[in-house]
Amino acid sequence: MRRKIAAGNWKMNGLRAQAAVVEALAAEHGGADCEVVICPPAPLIPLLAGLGSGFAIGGQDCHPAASGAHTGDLSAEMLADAGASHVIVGHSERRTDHGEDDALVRAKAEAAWRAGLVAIICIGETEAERDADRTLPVIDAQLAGSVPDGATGANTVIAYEPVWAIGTGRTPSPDDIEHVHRAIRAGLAGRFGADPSEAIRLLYGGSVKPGNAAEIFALSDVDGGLVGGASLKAEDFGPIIAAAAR
Ligand SMILES: O=C[C@H](O)COP(=O)(O)O
Repeated sequence: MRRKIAAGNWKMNGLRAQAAVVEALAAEHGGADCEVVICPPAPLIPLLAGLGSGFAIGGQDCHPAASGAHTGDLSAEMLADAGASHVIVGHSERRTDHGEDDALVRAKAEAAWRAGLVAIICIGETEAERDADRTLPVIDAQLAGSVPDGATGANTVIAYEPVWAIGTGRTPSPDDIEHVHRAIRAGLAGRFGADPSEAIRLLYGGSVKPGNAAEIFALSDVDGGLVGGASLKAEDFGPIIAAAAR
């Protein structure tokens, strides 16, 4: 039985005062029967990790190298040292804004493992790819290219985020989400074996809200969500945590 995850990706939002959201969530949902992962902007990691909320804290990106002349970048080791246990890699905003390709995402996931972090590896098709009926081939190629050999349920979470659903208020139909998640699971099983692949949690991301989280999280092969905008407010993310804990 895979434990569900409610993961919040704050993206480039939040100053120190945003810690009050985590305190409010911990007060109401601290004992929820699911994993909660909060991925704030990196400067907030030590503050949030020090709250004693019981929630895991994650970074939003890392460099493949442990250290070196890479101005502005952060290594996985630095994130771990700051108090993170997880890191998102390959988010579509990184792939688009910073030209990250599958090979780089794979190297970042390996860096996360090297530092003892869980890699939350993001994949997902664009609207044009969906319209061209290429969702599954695109997903297969991203899985093959971005997920390193050695992925296990302990070191890897896969987040399926259709690019066209991120921040738009649009989501695929439940059938479509289930269809893609089944295909991801089958792809992982083909590569890593049935039992190991069963242990890898698959999150859905893209306009998850309090009103749709329970329905989405109940779908087969959906093990929770990677939530952007709705993770910024306790009144929105609280019900999403509750949906993951059902
Ligand atoms: O990482 C989170 C996703 O990009 C989803 O963002 P969203 O919930 O604002 O659509």
